[in-house]
Amino acid sequence: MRFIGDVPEHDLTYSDVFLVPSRSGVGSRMGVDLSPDDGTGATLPIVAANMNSVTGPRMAAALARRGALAVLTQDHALDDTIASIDWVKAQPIGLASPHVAGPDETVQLVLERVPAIAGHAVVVEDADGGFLGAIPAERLGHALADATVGDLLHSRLPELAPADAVDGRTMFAALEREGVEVAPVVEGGRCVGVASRLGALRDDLYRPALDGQGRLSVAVAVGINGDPGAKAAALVAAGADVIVVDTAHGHQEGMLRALEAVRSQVGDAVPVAAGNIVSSDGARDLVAAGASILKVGVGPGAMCTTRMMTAVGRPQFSAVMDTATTAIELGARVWADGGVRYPRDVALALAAGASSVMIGSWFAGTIEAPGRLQRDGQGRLFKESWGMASTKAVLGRNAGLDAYELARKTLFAEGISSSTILLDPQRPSVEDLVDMITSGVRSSFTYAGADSVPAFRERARVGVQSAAGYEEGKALPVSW
Ligand SMILES: NC(=O)C1=CN([C@@H]2O[C@H](COP(=O)(O)OP(=O)(O)OC[C@H]3O[C@@H](n4cnc5c(N)ncnc54)[C@H](OP(=O)(O)O)[C@@H]3O)[C@@H](O)[C@H]2O)C=CC1
Ligand SMILES: Nc1nc2c(ncn2[C@@H]2O[C@H](COP(=O)(O)O)[C@@H](O)[C@H]2O)c(=O)[nH]1
Ligand SMILES: [K+]
Repeated sequence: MRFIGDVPEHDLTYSDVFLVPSRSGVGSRMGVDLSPDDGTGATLPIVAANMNSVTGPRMAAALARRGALAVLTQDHALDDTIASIDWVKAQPIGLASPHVAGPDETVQLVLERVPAIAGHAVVVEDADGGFLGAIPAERLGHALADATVGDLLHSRLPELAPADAVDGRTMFAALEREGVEVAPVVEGGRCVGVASRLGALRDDLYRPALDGQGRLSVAVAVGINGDPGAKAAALVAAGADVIVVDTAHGHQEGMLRALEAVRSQVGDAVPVAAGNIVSSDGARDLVAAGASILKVGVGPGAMCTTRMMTAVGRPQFSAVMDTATTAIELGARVWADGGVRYPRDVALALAAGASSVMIGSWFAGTIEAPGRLQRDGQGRLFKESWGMASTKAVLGRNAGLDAYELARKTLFAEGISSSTILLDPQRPSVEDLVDMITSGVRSSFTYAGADSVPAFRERARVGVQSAAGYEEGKALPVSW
């Protein structure tokens, strides 16, 4: 990456900068390979953040199916996290994970998980996992709230066989033949996944992130306290594909000790990410202690109050640029963590040198995020989000402490405890957001004449703009 003018003397964030097109030999946006060069095996440069409101097993499976990663949080008990890894590893690759409901569940309850939007389905199973039928999600929108989903099975979706879903084109043709957008795939009396027309197109467009056994990949976070080495070893044994050692102040000696412990336990079996840091000194120390990926960003996160509470942090574009330069010299890579609100921010993070970009709050408002779907005063669907250093998260994480210690911990909260993230009715699924992000970023690459993440990092030309320049780039929803 280079600046088109003088290198600015002050630090910059995403809205301060823009990309200038340059001569390109990349003739099609489909000729771009978005795989990050971070050793994770992902094929998209997107990682869902280890936040309780963002990543659970369903988010992890949905993203890995398209080639991105998600990081399960450090806040759950080891057994629960291992159960989540097992769930991800058992999920289908070319089909969506079913939204399962019991026949006696009410429509109202199911609507907390699945919105009444076309392109999705509810699969009804008995207590033993036997398939009873499936209904299109939009059917929930005109059923009584206290009706049971079992009652709705009289107008059920047709079923497909595994042979109908061997590849995207076959699946699309089968759905067209049946005249539906979405259908369950059933084998031996059990639903093995859900086929959809959009899913069929995506199966041909994306390459899944898979482990050595051909199962979906998943990353898992550990904190720096307790016994992070033993925890990481147990998680890797359970199938975790990347370990993320995560704490607010990543450039502290507790982190260096934790990283050394993790590396001594897991060896080179998996990439180890660590953070958060924002300086090249931090990058050097964490790589020396065993990190192969650095998680970069202090304060840009949407749920984060660190900058206002402490003045600590650094504008994110410069933080990524500085740490990535050092990391790459040392053979490590950077994930740009936080502050991403538009596809342009992902492109700019990659231009600054990141291999992948971590997204939290934006993904909290999707079907796959763990929270309950709720409606606000205007009837809009939303999910709740909160910061991992908020009072809410601190209380949850430290529930075992005595009341005095707990009260003391909450004095140091550095995050928002409750925020509402709207579900975009046009893009309710994280896969819809991935489509939007990757189409923007593929286009950024061709404007720069780059067909890969390393080539884009090399070729990107960046200018600095005023607030008016940034404003000019926005679309106008109404006339002036
Ligand atoms: N990217 C960002 O800007 C930030 C992210 N977060 C996220 O919040 C989650 C919780 O992280 P964290 O609060 O580190 O919790 P952890 O449970 O990981 O504990 C952090 C440890 O570091 C010690 N510590 C020393 N200085 C600090 C400091 N300035 N801030 C926080 N801890 C410090 C704490 O001790 P003691 O409590 O006694 O001080 C504690 O032992 C993580 O997911 C983290 O990524 C949080 C803040 C900023
Ligand atoms: N200072 C805090 N930072 C937080 C908190 N919770 C999460 N985070 C960080 O934000 C990113 C995600 O950023 P987003 O803009 O995409 O939402 C996450 O990975 C953490 O690094 C918090 O409570 N305080
Ligand atoms: K912020």
